[in-house]
Amino acid sequence: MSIQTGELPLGRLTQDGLPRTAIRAHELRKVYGQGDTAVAALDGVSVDFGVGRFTAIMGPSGSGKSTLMHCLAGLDTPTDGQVLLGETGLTRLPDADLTRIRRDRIGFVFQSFNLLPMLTAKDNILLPLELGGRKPDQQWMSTLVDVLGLGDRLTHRPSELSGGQQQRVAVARALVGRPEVVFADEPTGNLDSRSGAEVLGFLRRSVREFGQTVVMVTHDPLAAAYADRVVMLADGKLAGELLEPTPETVLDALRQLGA
Ligand SMILES: Nc1ncnc2c1ncn2[C@@H]1O[C@H](COP(=O)(O)OP(=O)(O)OP(=O)(O)O)[C@@H](O)[C@H]1O
Repeated sequence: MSIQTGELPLGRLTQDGLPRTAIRAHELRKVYGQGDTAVAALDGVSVDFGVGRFTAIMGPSGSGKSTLMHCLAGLDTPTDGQVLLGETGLTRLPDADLTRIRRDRIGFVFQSFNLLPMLTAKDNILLPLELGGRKPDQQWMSTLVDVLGLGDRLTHRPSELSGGQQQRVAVARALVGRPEVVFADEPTGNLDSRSGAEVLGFLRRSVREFGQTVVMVTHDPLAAAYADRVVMLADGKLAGELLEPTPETVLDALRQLGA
């Protein structure tokens, strides 16, 4: 069954029929430390993430996945290079502007849910909009609540919800403002396989049916196989990509990188 949501937030193609880019990294470098102890966590990474696409970032431990995601999301500042969110360059913006962009134009789903314990599920979902002084689109909110099966949980606090339910609240919070990009950082890392599959299935559905752009960091080939594309990192550099990945092709690619 497909859900009627009106217009997609952004078309996938430009007027010229080219794929649109939601967010782009250009020659990103991030060096931690100095002198002999300096580590290049990112060593010249250029990569585009298309509008309405679900991309997974994978690679061996220490390959730079979290650093790349943090730089893309304006949570960390690269040493060199640029990040463009739509037309907006993030790398030289003052902190206050970055905070606003993270709140209004980016959604986040974290491994540890990051819900506020004193707020109900509903208030957690609406918090980013409230902080930004924006009114929720009631129809979109009820679609999300329906699809995520949260209808009878909205008045509960996080401590009264299972891990899977908490993560579904976090997904609703990330999507309710129709952000340009949702970043998911190991979103199934704290979930059992059934709840994890539900969350991944919903992220994929948000891309296919609602035109959402999702970028997810994961270690799990099963999780990565929900994406349209897998971008591989090794030693802070791009090390290839897979389109229409399956758990087997992802596992093979990781083995070739020595993960
Ligand atoms: N704050 C920091 N200070 C110093 N070095 C850091 C810091 N953060 C990351 N690094 C180093 O940068 C490199 C990339 O780290 P990053 O966390 O981005 O990798 P990752 O692929 O996400 O790893 P994992 O899969 O283990 O989470 C590693 O060598 C790491 O030790």
